[in-house]
Amino acid sequence: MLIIGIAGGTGCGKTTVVNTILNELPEGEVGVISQDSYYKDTSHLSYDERVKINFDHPRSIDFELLEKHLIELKKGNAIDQPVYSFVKHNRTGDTINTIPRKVMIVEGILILSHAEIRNLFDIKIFVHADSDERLIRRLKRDITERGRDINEVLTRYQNTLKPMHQQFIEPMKEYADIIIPNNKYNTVAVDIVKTIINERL
Ligand SMILES: Nc1ncnc2c1ncn2[C@@H]1O[C@H](COP(=O)(O)OP(=O)(O)O)[C@@H](O)[C@H]1O
Ligand SMILES: Nc1ccn([C@@H]2O[C@H](COP(=O)(O)O)[C@@H](O)[C@H]2O)c(=O)n1
Repeated sequence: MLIIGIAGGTGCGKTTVVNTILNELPEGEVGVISQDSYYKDTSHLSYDERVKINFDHPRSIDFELLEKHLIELKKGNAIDQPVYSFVKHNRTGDTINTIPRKVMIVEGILILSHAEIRNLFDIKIFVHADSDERLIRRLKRDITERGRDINEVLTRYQNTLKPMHQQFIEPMKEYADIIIPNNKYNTVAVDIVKTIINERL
């Protein structure tokens, strides 16, 4: 199994890059694990308490479960990936049965910040987009897809997202094998990643 980690700040285009790769490769050969599925279970908190969580700090992620799942997949076993709701700020209680594939892509803002998980990746990719570009994309996406308003996005950006990005995400470029500049759609870089995956397949 080839495991590819794709990191980068919110709105840099990780999900879009992954979907582009998936759309053009043989169905069923590549699997995806999203770090978002591994936000800690916060069912013991009220909605008002959950809203205040710093979702850009590594402690908000259940890295132990993510590591356990990646090790199981490497062993050839299926895992139950939790489903996360950005509207409820919590896991939904559902899971997606995820079977091991020849190539597994793990994507998320903080996946390179955790040494044990980083060491499981055969290829580490960092997707870069400038912070103003990422904020514009995040505003549009979170308002249309994640049930937020302009005030929520901007307040979270100023209070937690920006400082956490500078502390925990941007420095992870150091560990990347490939950095994809993604201020514009970067079809050349995505084609290169697809070629690497195709060779493995
Ligand atoms: N290169 C790009 N140029 C313009 N918009 C983009 C680009 N990549 C992604 N987007 C858009 O930006 C938003 C965030 O992209 P997404 O892939 O969800 O980012 P991430 O997974 O890194 O948070 C989406 O609405 C997506 O359509
Ligand atoms: N309940 C939550 C959980 C996370 N976030 C934000 O999601 C971002 C990471 O996801 P991307 O798809 O943008 O990479 C992260 O910046 C968190 O602030 C949230 O808003 N609500």
